[in-house]
Amino acid sequence: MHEPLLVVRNLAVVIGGRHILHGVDLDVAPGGVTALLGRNGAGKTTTVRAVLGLVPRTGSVRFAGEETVRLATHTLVRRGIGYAPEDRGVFAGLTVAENLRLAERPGAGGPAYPLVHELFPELKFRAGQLAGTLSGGQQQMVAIGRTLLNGNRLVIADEPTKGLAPKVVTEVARVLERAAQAVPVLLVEQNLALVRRLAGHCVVLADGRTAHAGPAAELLADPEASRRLLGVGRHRPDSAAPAGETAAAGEHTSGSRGSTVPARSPDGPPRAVRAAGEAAG
Ligand SMILES: Nc1ncnc2c1ncn2[C@@H]1O[C@H](COP(=O)(O)OP(=O)(O)OP(=O)(O)O)[C@@H](O)[C@H]1O
Repeated sequence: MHEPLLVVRNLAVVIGGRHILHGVDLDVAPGGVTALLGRNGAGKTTTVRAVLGLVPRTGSVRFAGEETVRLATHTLVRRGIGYAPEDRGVFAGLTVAENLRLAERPGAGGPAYPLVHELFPELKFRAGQLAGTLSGGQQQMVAIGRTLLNGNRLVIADEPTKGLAPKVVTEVARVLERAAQAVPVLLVEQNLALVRRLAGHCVVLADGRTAHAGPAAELLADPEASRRLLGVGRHRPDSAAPAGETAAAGEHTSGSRGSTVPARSPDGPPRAVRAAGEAAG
């Protein structure tokens, strides 16, 4: 791999006295898709939120050669990181066009609407539609489209296919594939068929630590390692199958195997901070 775009070392997060991350190391390649994998509760979303400064963190986060671990989220975002959060962070009461307009940042050479509309023609047709009336896949397009508006140098997408029907997963996969040709993507994903199709490298977390890093194809071709690290019961080497088809067969990372990390507190903050989703667009 060339010099990584994002280099995370010994990232630790403590929330309410609970150690959520204990030392995550993560390199994001300067091109294509890097996948962040792990069972439920392994710490993937917390890692992404820590990189973005949305939770208190220690360690080192170097982005494009600059140490950013002490930077506020808005400053970091202006350095060129787009974020599509797990809950999509779309404003239901605003139109598609208004959602996109909110994400515009001045001084980035103007918003890249031609790119966004080329990748997602539907967002152009549906410009006047309230985002709350869009399907899950269409809302995901708004979330990803927003990250591509401002010439960002890195896009972080947190489980963009979660809860989507297999056909829509295939659509989102195509979109991510094309987006990754324009900008490097850090993809949090449990759909391993999608990972096999899109990702060059992967990093696997377990219990708040990095458990593995290397070429995604290598890990997914190793049934024993896939089972141990991802809890995949069986391995289907049908890499040529469209992501949606294999996704329909249920090739997903399994749940946690009794993590020592305590469960999220019911009164904890919401997973995605809406304002940050907006700011990070
Ligand atoms: N604000 C919080 N307060 C307390 N515990 C939290 C908080 N956020 C996350 N956790 C806990 O930290 C652990 C890691 O959560 P995280 O959401 O990062 O995992 P994940 O790998 O993204 O999981 P999933 O795949 O299920 O989305 C979990 O045990 C979770 O309950």
